[in-house]
Amino acid sequence: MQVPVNNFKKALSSGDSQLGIWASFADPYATEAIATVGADWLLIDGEHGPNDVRSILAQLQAVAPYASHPVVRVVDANPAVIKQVLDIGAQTLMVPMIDTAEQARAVVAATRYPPNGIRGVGAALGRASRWTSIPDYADSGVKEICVIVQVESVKGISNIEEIVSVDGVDGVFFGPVDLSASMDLMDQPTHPDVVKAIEHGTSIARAAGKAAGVLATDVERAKGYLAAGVQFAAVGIDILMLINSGRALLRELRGDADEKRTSYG
Ligand SMILES: O=C(O)C(=O)C[C@H](O)[C@@H](O)CO
Repeated sequence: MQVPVNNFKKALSSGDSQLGIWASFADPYATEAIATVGADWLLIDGEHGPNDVRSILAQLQAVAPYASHPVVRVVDANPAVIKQVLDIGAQTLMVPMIDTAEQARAVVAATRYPPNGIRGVGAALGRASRWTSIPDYADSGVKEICVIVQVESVKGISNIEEIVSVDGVDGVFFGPVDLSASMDLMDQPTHPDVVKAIEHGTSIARAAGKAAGVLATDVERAKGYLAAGVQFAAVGIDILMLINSGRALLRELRGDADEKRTSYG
């Protein structure tokens, strides 16, 4: 058996755009439903979604038959968590809150076996190697791993050139919600200064030959970012799509007020 080709990584390295949907329910049934929508990728959110290794595993298994590529956002850069998530067969990782090249290098090292990194060797016991059915996993499997670091602070933006030049970082994903907070613009992820910082980061990433991604749930904002060189955009969050359409329905039928709510880009 051969390691599955990481079509998301392939698309990013060939410059193709990839649209994604955020899966926040931490539930395989909901995430499988999202996988049928036709997005190029979906995000299994282990940072803000109530996920653990088992729930991430169940979602990876649920979406395996579909073309939508699962990106797993881990809770943080802890190498022990990265090891577990890789061992259950995640191929693309998104790691939040990366502010420096040193942190980015540590993330890459956690995804590589010695002597190139520090990942513990145990995939034979895991889904990653399909329990040894992929005999050369240590070599071919690692080649299919895609490392996305999240830059979402003023510090991260100021270090963007060094971060994107780290070998093994395939792409950078800008988090407008956290970045707006870091810029003292809480709840204003589409503020012009936030957009400007993300477009600046995008041009630096692309110039370094790395992919740039962003969360943009407003359609016009998403189009703006794609026109500015963003390659992979998350354009919808499942839980927000559900509650927003529920609220819109009640507004229409009952005339409920359209209250101002937190925006998520
Ligand atoms: O800062 C951001 O934007 C993100 O990282 C995405 C958020 O975490 C997402 O969960 C929406 O709030």
